[in-house]
Amino acid sequence: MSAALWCVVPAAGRGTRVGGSIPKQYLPLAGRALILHTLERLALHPRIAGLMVVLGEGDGHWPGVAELYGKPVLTTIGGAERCDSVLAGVRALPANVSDDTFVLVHDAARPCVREADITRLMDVGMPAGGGLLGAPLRDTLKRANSDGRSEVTEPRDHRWRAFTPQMFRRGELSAALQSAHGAGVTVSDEAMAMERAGFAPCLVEGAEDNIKVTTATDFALAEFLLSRMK
Ligand SMILES: Nc1ccn([C@@H]2O[C@H](COP(=O)(O)OP(=O)(O)OP(=O)(O)O)[C@@H](O)[C@H]2O)c(=O)n1
Ligand SMILES: C[C@](O)(CO)[C@H](O)COP(=O)(O)O
Repeated sequence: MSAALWCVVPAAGRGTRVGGSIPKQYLPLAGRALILHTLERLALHPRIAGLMVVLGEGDGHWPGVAELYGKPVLTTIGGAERCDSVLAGVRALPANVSDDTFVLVHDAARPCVREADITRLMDVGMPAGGGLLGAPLRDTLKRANSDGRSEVTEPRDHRWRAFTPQMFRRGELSAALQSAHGAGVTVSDEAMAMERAGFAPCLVEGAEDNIKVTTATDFALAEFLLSRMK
């Protein structure tokens, strides 16, 4: 079995699209905070060494977890954008995580990720130099005009939805994120930074139930999905 990987978990968002009184990652899901479901799924993976959770400045909701299932859980402070938080997390990883070592990045807001998908990302993505979980678009794609009416049907072929985890070598990811930051480019995921740096991340198809809890209605769906995964 290959060496275990650290996972950076961006959890410094405000969850504005949920509209809750506290950041969505701390809102209850099936009886406990959303983030704890995500951290548990990651810590239970046999090839994940530890978690680096990236918190919001002054985040008083973090329950102070220091270890999960024998895996260390470290924390650092994130930034204004998700990419700033990811860069902070990658930089804060333990010194023994070399620049050539692959690291994972997985949203705290994605509690339904499957162990088998993480394993497949590792097995397929490492030989390819890095990659991400995703799924090909399966619906017709429309571009809306300012009136909310369908203006154009966009091409769907070769279009994928990007999920997390995304997995890259620590040094290459850090440099790509720093380069984008320096150029004033806000990348929406790690793969965008890597593409910008000239890499071609491997797309690894994963289950579409690896949803990102984004709006209030997503909580019920996530709860249903988790109940089916027990
Ligand atoms: N500055 C930020 C913004 C987001 N995130 C994290 O990135 C993940 C995906 O981001 P998203 O779903 O957009 O979360 P929020 O930014 O909190 O949501 P919103 O845009 O509705 O405020 C989440 O786990 C979120 O906590 C982060 O660590 N730092
Ligand atoms: C990284 C991501 O999960 C890929 O789909 C997504 O972009 C993060 O959510 P955000 O709303 O873009 O911050």
